[in-house]
Amino acid sequence: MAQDDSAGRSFDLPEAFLDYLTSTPYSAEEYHALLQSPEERYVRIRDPTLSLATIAQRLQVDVTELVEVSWTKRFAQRHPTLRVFRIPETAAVRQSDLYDSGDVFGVDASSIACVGALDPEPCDHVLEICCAPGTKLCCLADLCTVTGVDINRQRLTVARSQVKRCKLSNSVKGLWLADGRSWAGDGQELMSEGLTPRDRKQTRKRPKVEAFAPDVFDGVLVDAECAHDGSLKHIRKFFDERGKTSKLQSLEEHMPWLSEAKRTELAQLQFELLCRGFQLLKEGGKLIYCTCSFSEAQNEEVIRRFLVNAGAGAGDERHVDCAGAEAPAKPRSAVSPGLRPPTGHRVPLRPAAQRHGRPVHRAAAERARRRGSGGGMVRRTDSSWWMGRNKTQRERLILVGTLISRIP
Ligand SMILES: C[S@@+](CC[C@H](N)C(=O)[O-])C[C@H]1O[C@@H](n2cnc3c(N)ncnc32)[C@H](O)[C@@H]1O
Repeated sequence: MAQDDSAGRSFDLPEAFLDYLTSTPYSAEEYHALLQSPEERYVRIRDPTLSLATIAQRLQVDVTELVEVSWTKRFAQRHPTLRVFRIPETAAVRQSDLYDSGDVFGVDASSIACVGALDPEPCDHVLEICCAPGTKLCCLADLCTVTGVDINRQRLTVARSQVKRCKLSNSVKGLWLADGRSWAGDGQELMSEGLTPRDRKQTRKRPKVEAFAPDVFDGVLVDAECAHDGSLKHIRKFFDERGKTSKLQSLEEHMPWLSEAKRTELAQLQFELLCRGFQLLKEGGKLIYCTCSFSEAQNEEVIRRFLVNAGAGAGDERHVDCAGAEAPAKPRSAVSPGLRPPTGHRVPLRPAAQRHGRPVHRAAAERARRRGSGGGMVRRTDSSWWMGRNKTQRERLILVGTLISRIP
């Protein structure tokens, strides 16, 4: 089984972090217990034809040490490239030929839930905003055509390497170095950078991302920048063997969102990323918003604000008209054990002219009236999902996701 180097270790949480924790559902003791829980390692096996015995042999582990993650099986049933296994720390992933061929891919199990919930069709074109270093992008590229956007060149370069390692270049239309809050097919495109003449010839066969108006993608994944307190693996890295925060400075550097002022900025960034993602979504398309933070302010509150406000700006005809949206129903103390199926819950709409109690442009209201819908609508197929397991279980919560559909 996985080596358990976290269990029993103590973590001397710094003051700034303790203060941050007050914005999450976890007390210091509970979070500390999470950090102490056994470290887990997962891989996605992309080739569905590989047997357990072959995978075990190639990763140099005993076949009994290879455990398929039960709650991701539902996604793998529909998309066989999304099989996820828990593996022991000792597994020789990088030394394996499966790694070289791109058939094995280190993941957080919960990343699969975001992709599985988006559930693209092979003919879909999906946009991932905040796509680097490419874990979910590669999952998506196994299923459909993908375009990725990220603001960090170094991370985007890693994403490009992953795409190449997995031989997915033909499914990735572009990797754009740009600000996801305002991206419109502009910025620097990294997939076509440094191509050989032969590559370039092949690239020409792929349609370029055209300069486009909104409303182009069948699906959008907004994997927003966040405080990543849900990514325990990353947090643990900042403590030394004795659990001391000798790297306190670097923890704060690495988590610039600890202070309250920065948290407000972060929530605004997340809100804007979500709004832009929604603008780029086709009618009938699906959007997943997810983070690796436990904080409600970075999840439910961003969604709540989006549902109430997004698109209601002056002159924007693509209103999200859902003034009657319910607050996410899930109380944070009742983290769901595993994914709940979409409920098909439909957000009640108000007439466009009364939207948010503000006057709206007459022409927009008239268009909305003719469509009989109060403008563009959002159907929240599930108000707020806690993806993963409750915190007492092994595959525990890391990502929170919300599925939003744009319906005509
Ligand atoms: C949680 S990580 C994304 C992980 C990635 N989706 C994956 O599955 O590998 C968040 C990413 O957001 C990016 N980011 C932060 N601000 C951004 C912005 N304004 N526009 C686009 N990307 C941004 C960061 O560079 C970082 O790579």
